[in-house]
Amino acid sequence: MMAVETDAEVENGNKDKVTPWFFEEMIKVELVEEIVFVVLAVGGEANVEEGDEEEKKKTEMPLKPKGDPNGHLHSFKSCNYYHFLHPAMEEEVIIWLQPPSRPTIAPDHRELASNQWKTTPSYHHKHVPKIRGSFSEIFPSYGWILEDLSGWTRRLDKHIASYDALIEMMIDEHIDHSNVDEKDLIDVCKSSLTRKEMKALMTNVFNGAVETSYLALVWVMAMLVKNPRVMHKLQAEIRSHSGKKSTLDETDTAKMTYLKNVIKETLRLHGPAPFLISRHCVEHIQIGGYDILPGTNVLICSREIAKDPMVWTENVNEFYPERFENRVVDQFDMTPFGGGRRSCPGFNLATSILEVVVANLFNNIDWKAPNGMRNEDLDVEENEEGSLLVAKKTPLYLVPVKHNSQA
Ligand code: HEM
Repeated sequence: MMAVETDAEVENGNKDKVTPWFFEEMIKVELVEEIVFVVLAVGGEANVEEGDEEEKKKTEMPLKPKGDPNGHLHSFKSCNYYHFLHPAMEEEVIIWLQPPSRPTIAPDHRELASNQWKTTPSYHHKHVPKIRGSFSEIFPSYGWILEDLSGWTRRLDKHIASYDALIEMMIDEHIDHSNVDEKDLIDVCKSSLTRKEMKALMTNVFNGAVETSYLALVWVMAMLVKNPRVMHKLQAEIRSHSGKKSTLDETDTAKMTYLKNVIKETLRLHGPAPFLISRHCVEHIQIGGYDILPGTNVLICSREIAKDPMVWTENVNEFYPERFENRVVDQFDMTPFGGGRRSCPGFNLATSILEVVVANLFNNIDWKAPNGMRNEDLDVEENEEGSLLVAKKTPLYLVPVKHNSQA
């Protein structure tokens, strides 16, 4: 393996030590993006062949650029990462995406992801601070012109302004909260953080918390109704612990092991974030025998890890919460909340909220599919469009029936 290069060395232009074809392409992309875009898009494979023989001997670079549609980031516009890349990942353990502004790979294997988190502490996010559109991703130097002309920047600014106004309003509402008994996150932070820091924190929490949590709840409910055996077993557990209580809290759910397994199984199959936030490689590392050079973005596919047949053995696609019984789940067996030092800080909060909400929703209510449909026929297809997060394709409509009442 080559000596490890630091990010600084690479950025300072000391590229002699690490300039196989891969890195050279990145430099070319910055200079003549449009031309290289075409070359990479139609003849990526040829670039591998044309690389410097000496450099090829030094590094193992099997990250084959693939033909359309595998790996063209500009095509993500109407398709989420997971559904776009899934077919390619069934064939390759590692795939190279092209032509983004920097080389990007997507390893899909548990071993690969865990190897990165365990052995490369300097492996971290180093992402573009400014939100960029797809044109900037493809043409880093000129993309902004197209984004301005197409109205993308104006629309983005408008959304950011209304988001900012919402957070400003929430902070303002907390200015005089001295008489409020129950303090929330803003109350707790306002004495120690500046307004700007509070806004940054709230933005982070909102971005990370809201959509992921509600998508997870929708998936749990949908999977339970579609699988009546699991739903009835769960309701039996919840009702055996609830006694006469009408509202359950964390002290009640702490004892509900099947409930915890139901939530884990839902996140394994339908974790709302099938790809983790991309990492930027700052050192030359090896993953699965492949050389990953500094400057490479790495997208880890959490969903593929959670369905790895080597780990989950048979029936990986079946909704079967019992698979978690008597099993110690290694932190890299499934990663719906990411991993390493940038994993989801809301993990504990999210799981406790899900447990309490699901326990209450299924304690007092029996849920049915609508319009006389059999529960088993409920559609649980994923939406393949639109976002990094994966929602249910169709809205979830269910009929609530009060427990013990006549349907
Ligand atoms: C079921 C609910 C949730 C799921 C599935 C989820 C999943 C994730 C994932 C996969 C990541 C990326 C981790 C990585 O790349 O290693 C992440 C990041 C993050 N999550 Fe969550 N999350 C959930 C709920 C929450 C909640 C409730 C909060 C806050 C209260 C939160 C706050 C964040 C923040 C701030 C980050 C960014 C961390 C960083 O960049 O260092 N999340 N989440």
